[in-house]
Amino acid sequence: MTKDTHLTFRQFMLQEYRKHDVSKDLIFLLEDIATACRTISHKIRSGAFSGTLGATEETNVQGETQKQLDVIANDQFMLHCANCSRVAALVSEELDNVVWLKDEAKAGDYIIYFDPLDGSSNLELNVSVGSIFSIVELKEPISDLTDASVLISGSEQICAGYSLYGPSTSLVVTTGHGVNGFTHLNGTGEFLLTFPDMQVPAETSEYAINASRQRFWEPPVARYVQECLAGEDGPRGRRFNMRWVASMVAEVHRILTRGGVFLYPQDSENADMGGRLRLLYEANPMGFIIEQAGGRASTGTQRIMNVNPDDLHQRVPVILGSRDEVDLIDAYHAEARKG
Ligand SMILES: O=P(O)(O)OC[C@H]1O[C@](O)(COP(=O)(O)O)[C@@H](O)[C@@H]1O
Ligand SMILES: [Mg+2]
Ligand SMILES: [Mg+2]
Repeated sequence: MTKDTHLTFRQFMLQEYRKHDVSKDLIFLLEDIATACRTISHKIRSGAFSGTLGATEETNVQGETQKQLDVIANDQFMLHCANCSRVAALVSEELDNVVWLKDEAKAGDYIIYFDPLDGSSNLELNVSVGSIFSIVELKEPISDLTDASVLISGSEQICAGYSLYGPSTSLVVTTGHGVNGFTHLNGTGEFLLTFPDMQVPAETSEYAINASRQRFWEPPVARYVQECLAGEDGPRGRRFNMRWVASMVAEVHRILTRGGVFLYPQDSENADMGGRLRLLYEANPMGFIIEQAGGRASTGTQRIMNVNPDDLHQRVPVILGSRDEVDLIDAYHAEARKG
């Protein structure tokens, strides 16, 4: 296929509208999110000139120092998501509370959850970062517009996606009918369909974990990694490769491209917080994408998308990627529980 025959994001989404009855409002919203991502990509690429790669003097609700680009990316999501009249509320990693855009939320309205800039510790290093988003459609109206009313399980997502700001800018989206990847074409500014129907292979010989936390790992995770490290002579009977980018978006993109498993498990140090990654705007959308591509996403004890949220910025353990590896790690957790 030549460059000229790639479908544009809009052409592809209109096909989805015809094939799967994807709502036109959702398509318009996704086009606005694509605009936010295009703008964020540009602001990151010009960050060294504008002096915006570094930190602000602020911390976010998680107690993490905000980078200037965390704030800039958050502003872009807020600005562009507010265009769609069906969006009732916005939930961001960078904001303490829900931002309500309406006085009342009707059935059919959307709640958008986003991590405007993921992996922002990599910014000064010129290593890939990304944005993650998740969209839930309300089944019932909400009369009481509080933070608690957007604590909805990931199984209610109608759409999730991410943009990866790497050597090129990608936009990867699911509306529950498989996963499709688009690449930003410099010049026209279009996102073009370059990776249709992305699939996570069931088998892999590559894993990703922050190994500096080894001394905190729980037995099932320690066992899994030890068996991978043992190579041909160990119980797995083959060599495993390891990667750690420290940008979840880049790890998930690698897994969608060539398979693999990503672990940010609960360990003895993060157990009090429930894990490291955030449920509503990191784990749920990535879980939905990975499942739609044929992979699995688990906490080690349950499907991520079945976790009932009890806090806006709740953290969960995350194990996702190639089906057979996630199943094996789940089995090790089940064995450890039996004792
Ligand atoms: O510092 P660590 O342990 O390598 O953690 C890396 C993880 O933290 C994150 O960067 C968290 O995301 P934010 O940059 O949005 O806070 C993930 O993308 C990544 O998986
Ligand atoms: Mg993040
Ligand atoms: Mg972030």
